[in-house]
Amino acid sequence: MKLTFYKYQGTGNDFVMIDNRDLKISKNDTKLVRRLCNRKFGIGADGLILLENSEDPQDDFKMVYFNADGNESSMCGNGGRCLVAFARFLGIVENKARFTAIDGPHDATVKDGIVSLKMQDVKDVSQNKDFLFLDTGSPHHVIFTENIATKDIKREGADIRYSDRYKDEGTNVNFVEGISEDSFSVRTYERGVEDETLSCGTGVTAVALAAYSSGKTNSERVKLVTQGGELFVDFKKTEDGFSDIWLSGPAEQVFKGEIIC
Ligand SMILES: N[C@@H](CCC[C@H](N)C(=O)O)C(=O)O
Repeated sequence: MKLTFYKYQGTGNDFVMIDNRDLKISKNDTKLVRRLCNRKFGIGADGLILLENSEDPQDDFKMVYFNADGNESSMCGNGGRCLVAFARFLGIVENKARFTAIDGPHDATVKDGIVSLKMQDVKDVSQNKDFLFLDTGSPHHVIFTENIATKDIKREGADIRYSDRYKDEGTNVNFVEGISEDSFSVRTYERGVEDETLSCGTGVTAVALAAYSSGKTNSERVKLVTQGGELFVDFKKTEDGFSDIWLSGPAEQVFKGEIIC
């Protein structure tokens, strides 16, 4: 079978996108997803996203996300932003969208090439001596440190991801360095890619909330500088956590193709 696909990237976090409204791709085909994401034997991407019809009549579409290892995973922030750009390209939405992902419903807007995605509220931020841990749709271990430019993110990230603390479920790991009062540089090791990616949307969201929780910023708008570009996270601190969390940045179509599978 010949499969039409699109390739998108959001600050260098890259995804294969498939319009699966006709359900031609099975969610259980781990081998196929892994091959399509493989950079030598397939198209190459950090993850693959199926755009499907949603069961919820309030939605414009549904997001089904897989990591490059072929497994369906938790929420992908950059992937969600790219999917909104894809839905706009397909003519499903214009400048506003609502869709359901594995962690629930999301609103999104598009303006001047910037896709903003509303994330789920976050209640629990666990603060430990050397790190913070929180779930922004996906689990994130956040370490504020120095000299992140010279770190071996793959090795240091894998040590934490496979440590006894996270056991089989694993975690994503973010290494963060302050730039100014309201901006931070971030490098992320991603679970399911098992390597550093150029950017992680749920990761920078976690970093912004972790920075606020630990008093490293007083701003409810934080700029995050990733290896692949800049993202912004806006939020409101509430009595019991964070709400109105918006992740914003560019999301672009890179190419369209056909692959035999
Ligand atoms: N790149 C993503 C995160 C994708 C999920 C992650 N790899 C996991 O399995 O937890 C993002 O932009 O949020």
